[in-house]
Amino acid sequence: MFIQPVCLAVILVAIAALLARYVKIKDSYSQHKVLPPGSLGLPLIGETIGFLRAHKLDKTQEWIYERVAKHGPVFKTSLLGYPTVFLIGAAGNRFVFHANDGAILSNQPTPVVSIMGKHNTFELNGGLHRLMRGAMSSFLQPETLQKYVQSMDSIVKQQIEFDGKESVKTVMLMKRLTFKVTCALLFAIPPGREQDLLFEDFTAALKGLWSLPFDLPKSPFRRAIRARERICKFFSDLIRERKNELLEDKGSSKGDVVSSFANLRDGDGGEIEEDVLIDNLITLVIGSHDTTAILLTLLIRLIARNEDVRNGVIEEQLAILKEREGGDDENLTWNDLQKMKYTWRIAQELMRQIPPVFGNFKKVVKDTSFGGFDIPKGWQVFWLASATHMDKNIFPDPERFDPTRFEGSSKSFPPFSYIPFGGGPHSCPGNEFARVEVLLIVHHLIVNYQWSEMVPDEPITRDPLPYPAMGLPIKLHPRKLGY
Ligand code: HEM
Repeated sequence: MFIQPVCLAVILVAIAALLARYVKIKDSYSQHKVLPPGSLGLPLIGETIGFLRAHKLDKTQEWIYERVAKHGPVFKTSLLGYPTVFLIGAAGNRFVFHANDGAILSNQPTPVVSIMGKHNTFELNGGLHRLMRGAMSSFLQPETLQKYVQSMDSIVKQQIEFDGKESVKTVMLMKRLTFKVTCALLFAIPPGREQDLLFEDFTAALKGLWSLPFDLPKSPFRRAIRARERICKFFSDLIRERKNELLEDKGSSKGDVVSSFANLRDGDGGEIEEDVLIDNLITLVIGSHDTTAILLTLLIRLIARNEDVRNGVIEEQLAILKEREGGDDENLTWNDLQKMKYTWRIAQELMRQIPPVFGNFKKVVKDTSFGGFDIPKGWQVFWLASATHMDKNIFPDPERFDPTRFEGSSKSFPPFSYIPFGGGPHSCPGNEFARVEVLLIVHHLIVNYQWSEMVPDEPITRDPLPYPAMGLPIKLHPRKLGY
């Protein structure tokens, strides 16, 4: 098959641009005295292929520790076209999250920026970041969440009825469920065809986030870009609708995130550009549903596999059912959730061993240094959750699954050593939302079903998030715990 001339031209232009950048970055090395040890690998490609292959096979930890053994905890490599420094350990995490002189900023790979938009929350800094994050956070903090619990509970109950199905694919189920919760609670988008189409578009967009950024026919990247176009149109219409409602003063509109964004003003009282609003709505959808769906999937796998965990969760949820007996509340309450301490400790220990977000790139925008090594402007740094999560000096016997580690507060660990929700100004604002959602879903699942894995020893693949490779099909056996 011949490559079409247009495609060839696109590839050649992309290679030329990468080469020019490589030469520029390479030139900058000579001005720096003490670069971190390590190999930059092949020109342009660096060590990208080996790193991505290891990631897909869930062997990134091994890939990294091979280099730590050779070079020490601060080493250089080259990934996705940029020299990249790995900083292993709590001090490295702190440095990346809190570079006080503004030397390190967020840096999403090209396809992520193309699909989530250049104003997505991760890419924003300073005043605009504070403004958009503040608007989101007001919906995600415990005071607000307490008001959501009952409606979130109703959505979850409806969604896990499964229409008599004997088996389900957990990954898809959890993605749909968390998407529906986000749509209903944060965006006031009711269930129906519009929500289903939006889910399909977000699924296509997510597939493109870590694809090669070549806009070629039928490529995941092109599909994702087309999906983004439809999502943008959808949100643009929704913002206009909410603005009109606000103008007509229809009871302060829906009181959802979109209305709040539509009403947002900058320091001078000016409206925020629509592009900025849309990119941040997209970040909120992607940030809220995929990560939580992974945590839920892995919890369901763990409960199926580990009898002690299963019994512990059942015991706790039974006790809650008993206490609720004869009460007036049809739905679970904020108070009930505070009693699910064991169930949340299981989730915390799971995120220690398999953090849904493994780590992330950040860009170096000013020459800086760490641990005696220079890190030049134009390079990337990578923060890594698992390096401290699996450090035996912080978590003794790290391979052992032991939820009692979280019996105190997770604040009892050294700062920046337990970081499933990141750290610093871009840390996750949705951690409490995730906790509430996870506890409600686990409660209703375990009260209404027993389940077992259909594929024994199904491996984890990272794409880049860690999912069971075949979507975790499970057999469902209905029951009514405690009734
Ligand atoms: C188990 C579930 C979740 C995990 C493990 C998780 C993890 C993370 C991590 C590690 C970051 C920081 C990324 C970085 O610095 O590169 C982050 C950021 C973010 N998360 Fe979450 N998240 C979860 C759930 C949620 C939920 C439920 C929401 C919203 C309802 C949410 C919204 C966001 C947003 C908007 C950001 C960007 C914050 C910023 O740039 O200021 N996340 N999340």
